[in-house]
Amino acid sequence: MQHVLRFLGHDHLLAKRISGKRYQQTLGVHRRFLSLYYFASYEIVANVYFPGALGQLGRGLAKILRAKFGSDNVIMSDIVKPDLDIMRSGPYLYADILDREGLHNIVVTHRIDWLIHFSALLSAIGEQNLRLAMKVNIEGVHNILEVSRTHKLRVFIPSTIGAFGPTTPLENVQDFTIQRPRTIYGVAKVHTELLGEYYHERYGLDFRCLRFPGVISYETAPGGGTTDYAVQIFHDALKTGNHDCYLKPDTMLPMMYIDDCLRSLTEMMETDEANLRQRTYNVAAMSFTPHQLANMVRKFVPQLRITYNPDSRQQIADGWPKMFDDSNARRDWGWSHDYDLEKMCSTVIDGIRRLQQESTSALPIDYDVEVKQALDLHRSSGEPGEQKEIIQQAGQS
Ligand SMILES: NC(=O)C1=CN([C@@H]2O[C@H](COP(=O)(O)OP(=O)(O)OC[C@H]3O[C@@H](n4cnc5c(N)ncnc54)[C@H](O)[C@@H]3O)[C@@H](O)[C@H]2O)C=CC1
Ligand SMILES: CC(=O)[C@H](N)C(=O)O
Repeated sequence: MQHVLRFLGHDHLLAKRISGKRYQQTLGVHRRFLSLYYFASYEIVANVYFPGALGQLGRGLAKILRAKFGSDNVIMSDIVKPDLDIMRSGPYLYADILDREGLHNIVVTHRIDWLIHFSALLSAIGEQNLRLAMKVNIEGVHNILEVSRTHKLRVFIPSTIGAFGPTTPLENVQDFTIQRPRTIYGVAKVHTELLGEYYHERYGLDFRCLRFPGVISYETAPGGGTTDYAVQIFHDALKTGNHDCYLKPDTMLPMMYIDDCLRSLTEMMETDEANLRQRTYNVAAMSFTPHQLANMVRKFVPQLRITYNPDSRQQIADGWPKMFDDSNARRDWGWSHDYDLEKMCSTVIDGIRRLQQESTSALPIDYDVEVKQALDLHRSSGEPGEQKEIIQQAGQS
């Protein structure tokens, strides 16, 4: 049946679960009807590989993809030691994205269809580890694109609000505008967007990319970015009632709750290629300042006090968009966010309280201290051999 559908011009991934009986039923029908028929009747099934799976976004995505495709069809990998829950939840492999042969090996051995590439050094930690950030965020992406081209994968690599810079008109940032970032993280993301689009044009690679805002989660810690305060403030509010913010009170940035972020990813990955008028889209949900966030958190935790001590992350934030225009994503593949500021705050606070009651040790409560220590410790370093230590110190809970 897979061959029949492929012959008829349909994505072979869609064909994987069509039973013999349905094959008989569908053989006689017109091609157009057949397309409608199985789009309505079958779920996409793919073997997915995603490196960088143990960061802030990866664990949640693994849960979603494993629920969709089955645990064994989703291979998580990273360069850090996973906890037991991860080991028990499905396949996990050590894989350094700087090792291209190793990536080929995984893709071939596990018959991978989709590659979702999450490995990165984020904006703040990237500035402190320049050479390493260049390796991981640029050379690593070369490896991912080459492996994806060779094996004809559908590949997703996220971009970010950090792919813009101070010369971008920052108020209502469109998909196509000036991009002159001033961090190595941003430079590498622009490089990723352009190279992925080039591979698409030149080789037909099914490259897909979303520019995410700062992502807010409570079960996983951020890995050393400029937007991390918007996670830490919740833990501080509930633990000590004091948050010391490294950004000024009026620094507005686009943000998104993790469920929306991961849903935008899966929805874009499942979109029929014909609907994608471009390869890189902005996605947006809300924008707020630290002052506005603190006020909303106080609705749920009235005792929160906030002080402001801007550090080097302020300069990065000053060059980033205040608001994203994501109308193309909404038009082309129906993107729509679910969480606004109030819903996000109430969900995060309820979630942390629930975890506290379950007295889990998985809370990333003091991660910001760990990130700061990692930044200090590795300010003048950045050799690849030191990477695992840097990554582990910078937010793995
Ligand atoms: N978290 C956010 O707010 C946003 C994230 N993104 C993008 O989403 C992706 C995932 O982000 P997060 O999960 O937040 O990042 P993270 O920093 O939490 O996790 C990155 C992971 O990459 C792994 N890694 C680093 N070097 C590696 C190597 N050489 N080989 C294999 N793995 C390696 C790390 O161990 C870590 O688990 C990144 O590309 C990031 O740029 C984009 C916009 C916002
Ligand atoms: C917005 C991002 O890409 C990330 N959270 C960072 O702050 O570096």
